[in-house]
Amino acid sequence: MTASESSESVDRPEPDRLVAENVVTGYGSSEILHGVSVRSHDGVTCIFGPNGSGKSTLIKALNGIVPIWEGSVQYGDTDLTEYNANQVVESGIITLPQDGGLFPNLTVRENLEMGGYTVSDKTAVDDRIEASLTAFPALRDKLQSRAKSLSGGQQMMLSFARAMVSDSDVYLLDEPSAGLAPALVDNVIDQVRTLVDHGAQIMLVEQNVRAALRIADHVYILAQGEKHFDGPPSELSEEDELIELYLGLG
Ligand SMILES: Nc1ncnc2c1ncn2[C@@H]1O[C@H](COP(=O)(O)OP(=O)(O)OP(=O)(O)O)[C@@H](O)[C@H]1O
Repeated sequence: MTASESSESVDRPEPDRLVAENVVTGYGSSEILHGVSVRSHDGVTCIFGPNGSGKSTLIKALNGIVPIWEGSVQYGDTDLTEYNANQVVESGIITLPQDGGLFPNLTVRENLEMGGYTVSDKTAVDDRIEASLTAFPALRDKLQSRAKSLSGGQQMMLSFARAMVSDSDVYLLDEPSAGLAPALVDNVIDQVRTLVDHGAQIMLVEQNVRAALRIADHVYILAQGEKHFDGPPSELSEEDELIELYLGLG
């Protein structure tokens, strides 16, 4: 066997995908998603759409916060359809809370350690903390500082670094840049990119469509609880009507 044949035969396995098929869900008697199918792609999968179109509800269906009425959610070989939020986390799907979800009175290091709480191997957690500090080096000098003493931008960085400690393959982000100053929006986008560079698949709900499109590998557009676009950003740029109607970029 030649060297090139052998390198072809040891291709890395396909990463597991988070796959939602025909998901119907809502709140009480009000149906919000009417059969939505999405999946995590390599890199960043953006979910766009107008206010109230069901983007957050979709994230909540994927992470087990709202029950799925019909349809299914699968992660690799694991059927998550009936899973609650804890079980989804344990199966390796991490949601970054919009407010960062930090423990303000714990130190930066302790917050990072919390990222590995589902991992019993302490050495593995230490290795991951080290890797997250390499990815977000500004945190290294702050390890003993309390999270609440960090600037807004540093706190956001810490929540991304902590997510990285969990070493998950799929991260769900619901408007991570909401309420941030424009300069920090770019930071968030850079930090999403950092997670991707470490092999993660990201599903990102983002109102800052222009900023998110810079890192999008796949785009879904939701409107009134239904999927109106499913494709790469290059195809989206040809959809003038969708862009004007739903994304305000016209
Ligand atoms: N906890 C809830 N109880 C009842 N209805 C809800 C609840 N959360 C959201 N809704 C309704 O579900 C619909 C979709 O809301 P959702 O937050 O999923 O949309 P969105 O696309 O994320 O909107 P936005 O961009 O404004 O965050 C809206 O009509 C909203 O009022």
